[in-house]
Amino acid sequence: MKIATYQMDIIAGKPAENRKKVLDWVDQVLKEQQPDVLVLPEMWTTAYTLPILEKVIREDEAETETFLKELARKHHVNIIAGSIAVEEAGGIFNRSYILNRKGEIIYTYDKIHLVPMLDEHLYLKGGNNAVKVFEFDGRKMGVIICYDLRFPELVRSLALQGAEVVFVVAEWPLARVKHWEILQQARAIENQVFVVSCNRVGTHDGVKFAGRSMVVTPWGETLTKASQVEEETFTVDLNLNEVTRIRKEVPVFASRVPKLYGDL
Ligand SMILES: NC(=O)CCC(=O)C(=O)O
Repeated sequence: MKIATYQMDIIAGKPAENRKKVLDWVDQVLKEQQPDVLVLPEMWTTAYTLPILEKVIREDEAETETFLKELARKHHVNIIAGSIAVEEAGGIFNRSYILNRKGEIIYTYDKIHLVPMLDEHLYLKGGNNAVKVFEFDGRKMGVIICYDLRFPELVRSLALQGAEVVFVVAEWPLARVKHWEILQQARAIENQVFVVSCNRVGTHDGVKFAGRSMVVTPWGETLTKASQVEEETFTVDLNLNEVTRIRKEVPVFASRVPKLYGDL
């Protein structure tokens, strides 16, 4: 499965300009290769413009959903559409959209864990639905958003549901880049899944973002690690059969004793 990731800088509060950036990126990528999956970062239409988010997304309405559907259908490609701020009764959710090659939204995930360090609870609502796997071309995968990476239960749940790849879409700050890299390796090794991340670069409101989008194998090896400061694209071809091979070699799932894990 060929996966193309766009580690982009995001223009704050300008959804139309960010859609144009993504369009140009897709044109460029597709000139050179035919990926099966495209991946974008967290809040890629608006960035973390939390205090004015409501106004920005109201003005933009449903433009991004239509844009993504057309993109997937036109290029016959699956999309992990990072995440987008969406207003619904009750507040604004940080929502990841997953589209198949026909341009159908096959899954959405609302970021469950709000980030105290960014005061997210003042502006956003945490998701209320359990994480679920979805399928691209018959293979099971999952998606989580940024701070969710710190909660091992989430990726374990996806792995137990059969996920072979877990995508992490993010706006992870440079101040905690070590955590970002190590946690991706940990989630990959402990769950024997591929972890594919897409972080942003650039600065917003004085916060510098880490970049360092990665692909980690179920053995914990880093296949690709993007730069810290530059916009970057990488394409990797994953051999998903590695998951089964590694789970046979180190049969962690067969060794689990959940009845002794308390409330987990
Ligand atoms: N956007 C985020 O979720 C940032 C998470 C973060 O800063 C951290 O976990 O550290």
